[in-house]
Amino acid sequence: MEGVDYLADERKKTEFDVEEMKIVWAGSRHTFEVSDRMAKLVANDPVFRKDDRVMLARKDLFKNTLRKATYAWKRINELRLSEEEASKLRSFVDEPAFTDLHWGMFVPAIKGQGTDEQQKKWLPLAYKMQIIGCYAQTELGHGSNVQGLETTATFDPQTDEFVIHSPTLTSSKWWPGGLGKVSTHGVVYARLILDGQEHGIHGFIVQLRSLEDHRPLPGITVADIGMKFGSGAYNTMDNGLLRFDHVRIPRDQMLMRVSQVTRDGKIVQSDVPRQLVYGTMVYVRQTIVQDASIALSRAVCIATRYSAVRRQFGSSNGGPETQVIDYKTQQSRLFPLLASAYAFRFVGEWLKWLYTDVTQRLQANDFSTLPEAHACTAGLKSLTTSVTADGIEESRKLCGGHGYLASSGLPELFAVYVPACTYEGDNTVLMLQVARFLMKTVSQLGSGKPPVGTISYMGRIEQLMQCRCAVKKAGDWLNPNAVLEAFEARAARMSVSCAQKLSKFSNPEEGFAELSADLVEAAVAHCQLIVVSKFFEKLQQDIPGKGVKRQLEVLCGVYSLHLLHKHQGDFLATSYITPKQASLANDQLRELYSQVRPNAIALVDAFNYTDHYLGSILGCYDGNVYPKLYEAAWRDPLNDSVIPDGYEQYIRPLLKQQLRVAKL
Ligand SMILES: CCCCCCCCCCCCCCCCCCCCC/C=C/C(=O)SCCNC(=O)CCNC(=O)[C@H](O)C(C)(C)COP(=O)(O)OP(=O)(O)OC[C@H]1O[C@@H](n2cnc3c(N)ncnc32)[C@H](O)[C@@H]1OP(=O)(O)O
Ligand SMILES: Cc1cc2nc3c(=O)[nH]c(=O)nc-3n(C[C@H](O)[C@H](O)[C@H](O)COP(=O)(O)OP(=O)(O)OC[C@H]3O[C@@H](n4cnc5c(N)ncnc54)[C@H](O)[C@@H]3O)c2cc1C
Repeated sequence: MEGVDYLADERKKTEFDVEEMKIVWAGSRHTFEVSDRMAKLVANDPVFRKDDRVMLARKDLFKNTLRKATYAWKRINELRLSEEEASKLRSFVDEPAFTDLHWGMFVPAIKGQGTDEQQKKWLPLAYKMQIIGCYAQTELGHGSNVQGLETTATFDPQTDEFVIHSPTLTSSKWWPGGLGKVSTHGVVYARLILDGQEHGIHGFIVQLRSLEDHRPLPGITVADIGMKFGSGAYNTMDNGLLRFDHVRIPRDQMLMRVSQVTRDGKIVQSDVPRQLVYGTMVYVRQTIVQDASIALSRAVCIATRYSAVRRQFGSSNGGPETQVIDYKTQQSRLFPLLASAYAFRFVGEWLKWLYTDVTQRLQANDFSTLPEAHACTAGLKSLTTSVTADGIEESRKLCGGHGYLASSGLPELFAVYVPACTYEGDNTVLMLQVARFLMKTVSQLGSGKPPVGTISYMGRIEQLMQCRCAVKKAGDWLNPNAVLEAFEARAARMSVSCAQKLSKFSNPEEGFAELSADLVEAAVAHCQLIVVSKFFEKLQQDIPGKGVKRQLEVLCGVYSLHLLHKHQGDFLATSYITPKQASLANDQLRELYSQVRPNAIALVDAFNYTDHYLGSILGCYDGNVYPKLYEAAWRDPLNDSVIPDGYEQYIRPLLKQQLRVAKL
């Protein structure tokens, strides 16, 4: 039955202009056009096939990734793709590769922390991929605690060189992507030692492998760290280990935008704050927030389409059973994830703007917004990746048994995605950074320095500590001001409560450690407020297209009210709402689910994902799930023969033995 759209009836129910929603989702008509073109380019090229990935052994998998990455690079050059087009192409290839770290961390580290001269020397080589780089920060013994790294870079004034050394086993670099088998160079983070004195952690460009024969250079030990979680998944990446035995590099290979080491071994600090050594992480965390909406929307697209296809129970007079998407329980698990995907898309868009703004300011030596940019990128990275990882797993469960099949696409998506909760900063560690920022803000209230940006609500602290929710009926929860005030009051009260408890400790660091679980909850409340408020800000923009804005209003309501329902303990405990008002919020939420229901399929169609990109039989556009599952089963290598390998050796003797036992 080729060409039949099994979801056509669902698509007929749509109450808004899907083509216009595609533009909103993409960010602009231009971005939509680029994205659509690159998605089709990848989907129509057999080299980018990925349905066999989970079956491949590690060596074949890795070689396959090398082949795809090299071919992608060839196509990028042949077609003279812009950076934007190349980056979209890479995301539709949908396979973690060494190129991610080269373009996503090595190049940005040199751009952000290198002097003009260093950029001039290294960037052209990196842009042409004549050198391939990685970001070698984490060690076997230390990841979160960057100041605890043990690798040393000792200046030798005799030769004008740094000596890079791994003094202990735990100082071995461990995890850097692209390092294990591919990178020729790395930005290596190490403790700077000048004349026996330590001067903190700095980045150094170190050549690791020969550009002639790819062998490790003298003094360097390098290898892959081994198989990771899941089949296929992140095993396409060569995360590596690296040890240095007194490796010498020229002095001008220390990245010197933040601090310089002079010929006579003295350190000179520039005006740039030392935190800029962490700048690459701020950049990548911001991209991770944008990627969260992509990963979550993929999972939700699969679960939504399948929930409309799948029927269980409720048949009367031999008629069709109920579509599982019509069960309120299914809706209450699925629609908040759909709304979260849209919410993360818009907060990601805003965060990109914030990052661009802070970068421009840094170039003009204005460092004032750096702490807020750090708090926002750290907090939103933590929040969005945690929700997305959990959301992918929930989507798998929403698809019942078939969600557990590799061909649903969900197991691999989860396995690839879940390390995002750990890399670029463990999510708890990052929330604690947000909590520090919040406690600092509260302690400075009344100092005459009004809080700005995402923290400006703290400037109305007296009002937010006293106000009470005015909601009287369920529909009042549709008022953006009511919702915003609720989230502001909750976040402000949780922060103030933590600050009050902290003030009782004579040693603030001890207090911070003791209260850290409460502090993380306050930080989560602050980050959820940012997402909710950026969704409302998006709705204030001019949004064309029949019914598009209306749908987004419904999704914004679902996003904020499901959070209010889920965290009602916070809202009640801080005495902003009453139990009755919490119950009214839940009534309104149920009503909103009914409004999402007819538009659910169209809302996931608006992501504009090709079947190739989704990589899921359950999520295919035409909804023709069962014949495809049946065909896919027959393609499994186990079904190559009727009698399995091993029958003669194991099954037959076993059966024979059973027969003998039976005869006795
Ligand atoms: C296949 C085809 C390919 C074809 C090619 C096509 C090419 C196209 C382009 C492709 C592009 C691809 C893009 C891909 C994207 C990249 C993918 C990423 C994959 C992921 C890889 C993972 C990498 C990593 O994980 S790297 C390692 C990350 N490590 C961490 O995150 C460590 C976490 N720890 C920390 O950040 C810190 O140590 C911290 C903050 C926890 C504590 O530090 P501290 O010094 O001890 O800090 P503290 O005393 O608390 O703070 C001091 C002070 O500094 C402030 N601070 C801290 N951090 C920052 C910061 N980052 N920025 C600014 N300020 C910061 C902090 O607030 C304190 O301030 P004050 O309170 O004012 O003193
Ligand atoms: C797939 C993947 C790719 C990676 N790629 C790279 C790369 O390219 N380059 C690179 O340099 N690194 C890379 N990493 C390393 C990554 O950045 C670190 O693993 C990450 O920063 C977490 O650090 P950790 O492993 O030391 O965790 P730990 O800090 O050891 O965390 C263990 C536990 O301790 C808790 N914990 C730690 N500190 C605190 C605290 N202060 N308070 C409360 N709880 C705490 C954490 O919440 C966690 O539960 C990668 C990691 C993965 C998984």
